[in-house]
Amino acid sequence: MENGAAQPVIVAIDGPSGTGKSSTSKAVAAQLGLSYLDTGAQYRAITWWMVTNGIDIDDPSAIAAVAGKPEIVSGTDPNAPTITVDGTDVSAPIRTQEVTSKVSAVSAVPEVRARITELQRSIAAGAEHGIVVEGRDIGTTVLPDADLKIFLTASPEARAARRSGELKGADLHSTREALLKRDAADSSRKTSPLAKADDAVEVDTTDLTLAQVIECVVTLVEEKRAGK
Ligand SMILES: Nc1ncnc2c1ncn2[C@@H]1O[C@H](COP(=O)(O)OP(=O)(O)OP(=O)(O)O)[C@@H](O)[C@H]1O
Ligand SMILES: Nc1ccn([C@@H]2O[C@H](COP(=O)(O)O)[C@@H](O)[C@H]2O)c(=O)n1
Repeated sequence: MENGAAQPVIVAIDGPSGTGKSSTSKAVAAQLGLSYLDTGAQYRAITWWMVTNGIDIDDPSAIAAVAGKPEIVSGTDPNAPTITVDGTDVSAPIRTQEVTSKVSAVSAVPEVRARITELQRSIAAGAEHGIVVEGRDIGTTVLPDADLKIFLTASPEARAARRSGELKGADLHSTREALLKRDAADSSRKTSPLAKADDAVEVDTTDLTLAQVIECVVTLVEEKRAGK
């Protein structure tokens, strides 16, 4: 590239719930001038649409039949990410307990995954300076040729404590059980389960501060860009 401008870099960050994917990905993207895509928000958005339109979440064929209907648009500025469905801002309603409890069932439907995966690939391909894409199957399925793949982990106890803090004193035990239940569903589905890519760098964040995780990932991206 002319004038020493950095090549676009594609970074895939996967891992179970509460490992710090969103916080890390946003900060890394902002620091490095990259776009940011929260793929969990897209699966939450399509789940919100199913719930709002009275689709039976326990019926995969009913979900599959309408998977192509909602128009989901993701804004990829890491400092102000957005998500709309048919023009409606759904950034708040996709975080409700109802959506969280139903998203694994909706995201397991192959027609939903095919639709959302296509959208994710087209967003990544259009990111001029590169992008950090976070989710569950980015390194394995969505962007198998990503320049750098990271798999974040943390103990269930650390993840539950982080989430309980967020939910202002929510019961630690039930938070931990809910996290593990969602991970089990996401890891055991047939199509594109939550998994570490063979060539991903695993970062255990249990005993790291968020700032340390961000620094670690920024360093890995910079090393990759420098060709190390
Ligand atoms: N290393 C860390 N140390 C302490 N707290 C952290 C760390 N990483 C993230 N957190 C906090 O944990 C919570 C969950 O983080 P985040 O939403 O980034 O996780 P996630 O992996 O994207 O979760 P999910 O997949 O459920 O969306 C947030 O409140 C975040 O600030
Ligand atoms: N690549 C992905 C990303 C997410 N999911 C599903 O969405 C749920 C919500 O994700 P959050 O990151 O917002 O917690 C998650 O539990 C998965 O069911 C997915 O399947 N693939």
